[in-house]
Amino acid sequence: MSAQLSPIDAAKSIAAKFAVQFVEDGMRVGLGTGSTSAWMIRYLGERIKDDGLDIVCVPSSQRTAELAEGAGIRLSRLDDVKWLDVTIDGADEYDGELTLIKGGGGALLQEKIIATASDRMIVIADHSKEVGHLGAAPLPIEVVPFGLQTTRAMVEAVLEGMDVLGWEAAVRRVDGSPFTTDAGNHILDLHLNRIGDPRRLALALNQVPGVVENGLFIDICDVVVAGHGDGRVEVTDLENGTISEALMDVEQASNIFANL
Ligand SMILES: O=C[C@H](O)[C@H](O)[C@H](O)COP(=O)(O)O
Repeated sequence: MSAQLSPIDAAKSIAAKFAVQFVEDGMRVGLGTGSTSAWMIRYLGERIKDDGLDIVCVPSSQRTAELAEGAGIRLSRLDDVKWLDVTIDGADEYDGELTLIKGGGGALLQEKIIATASDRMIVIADHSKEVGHLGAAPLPIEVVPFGLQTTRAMVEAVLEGMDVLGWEAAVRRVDGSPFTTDAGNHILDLHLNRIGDPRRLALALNQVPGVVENGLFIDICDVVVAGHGDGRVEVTDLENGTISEALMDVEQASNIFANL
């Protein structure tokens, strides 16, 4: 008997499996970070091994680089490939315009760079990440270590003038110490509850000295592949203006899980 995936993990797995079908020979591919991206990396590795798929990939984090190397994926640096055909990545939330909150895993800076330097960004997620209004999930922002608490106070002052329902900026900590990103910075998690105007907020946050980047991805994502625990995937494609549905094999995802 195969090990059972939870419905959420099955949803992530089938979204990832569906999305790797978009990757073609010769492509330069950006690899996201997080648990859904980890599935995508496994499936890309399979396509390379089984179908001889010939691609070069740019990882968005050290963690992703290690996973990709383990999956037999050829890696390069963004400055060497210069531009990417597609980036596939997860998200913490997405709305109807495919505006995203990202950075739950702390990789938002490199993720935003590679997604922006791509012809196409495809988000893979379990369907629970879809929201009417962004902001139930904390919005991460990356800040430099110098003057961390002063930057935090300046960010909270900016939040007071914004269309949000919460104003707390909390330093993300691991074992009591500030979490450090791959770029050597820290993360502030903004607890906003509801973001009325993501565009205005993103611009205002990036004006604060010490803020390197925010986790709002606006006009960057082109396609969302959302998985459901029962095997359905919903594909929202902004370029074509279409929403389509497909059925994937959840049992197969569970078998892969059992063999990990
Ligand atoms: O920094 C991390 C990323 O933005 C992730 O893509 C995001 O947090 C979603 O992660 P997961 O796929 O684990 O839900």
